[in-house]
Amino acid sequence: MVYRIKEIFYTLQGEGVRSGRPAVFCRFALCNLWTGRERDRHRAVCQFCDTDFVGTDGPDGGVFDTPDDLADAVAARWPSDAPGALPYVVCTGGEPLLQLDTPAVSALHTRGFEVAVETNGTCPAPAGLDWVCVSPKAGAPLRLTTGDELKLVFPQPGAGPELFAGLEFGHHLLQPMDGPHREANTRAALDYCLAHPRWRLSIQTHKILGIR
Ligand SMILES: C[S@@+](CC[C@H](N)C(=O)[O-])C[C@H]1O[C@@H](n2cnc3c(N)ncnc32)[C@H](O)[C@@H]1O
Ligand SMILES: Nc1nc2[nH]cc(C(=O)O)c2c(=O)[nH]1
Ligand code: SF4
Ligand SMILES: [Mg+2]
Repeated sequence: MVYRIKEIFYTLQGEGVRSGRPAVFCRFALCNLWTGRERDRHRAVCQFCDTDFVGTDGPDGGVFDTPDDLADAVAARWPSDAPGALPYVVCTGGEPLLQLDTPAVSALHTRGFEVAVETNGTCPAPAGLDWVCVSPKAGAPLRLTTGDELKLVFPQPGAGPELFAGLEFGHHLLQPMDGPHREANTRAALDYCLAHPRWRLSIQTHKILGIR
């Protein structure tokens, strides 16, 4: 398996219940719900994506020929002198589960990493993941119906929270849809959480902080 990676960078997890935790982000190129090209956005299954995942030209991106090559590139971004910290990698994209396989997860584990994924939930997950965040998309089949957190972008016509409230996840979160209506979406999401307290709010804190 060859791994096509847009970029690898070290930052704080900005979203979800692990928000604030230092992590290496490994952004996989390619998604099954959008080509990533602006001219295709209007006919994509997922039309609100806030991310450039096209190509392998970002910082520390590239085509990695083996699981060890990929894991070495991730490990190189973790601070070298970090006593007491468990190395943490968040595999995102694009859709990471199009490419992330058991050998890659094992190679990351061998280097001491706890391995998280951010996924749209349409693909099966390799064994051994330590944290699975599923973010369902309207119009896309949901195959991962359990996990650590379900982080629903809100609002999405055809993918209301009531469809997912009963699924077995450790946490249920609403994340306001960024874009031209971010403020109204944030108000609507927080009102929904107040009225339905099994949901909590996930704010994209990295955008407020001005970090990646
Ligand atoms: C860019 S996606 C990559 C991972 C995977 N393809 C997915 O959709 O979960 C990372 C996270 O950003 C969220 N996201 C994407 N566009 C967003 C937007 N406009 N507003 C809020 N969250 C967004 C996704 O739902 C997902 O939780
Ligand atoms: N800081 C930071 N946190 C994030 N959490 C999920 C992200 C993603 O794009 O998957 C993301 C991201 O791109 N940056
Ligand atoms: S599924 Fe994820 S990566 Fe793909 S277009 Fe939607 S938000 Fe972006
Ligand atoms: Mg992002």
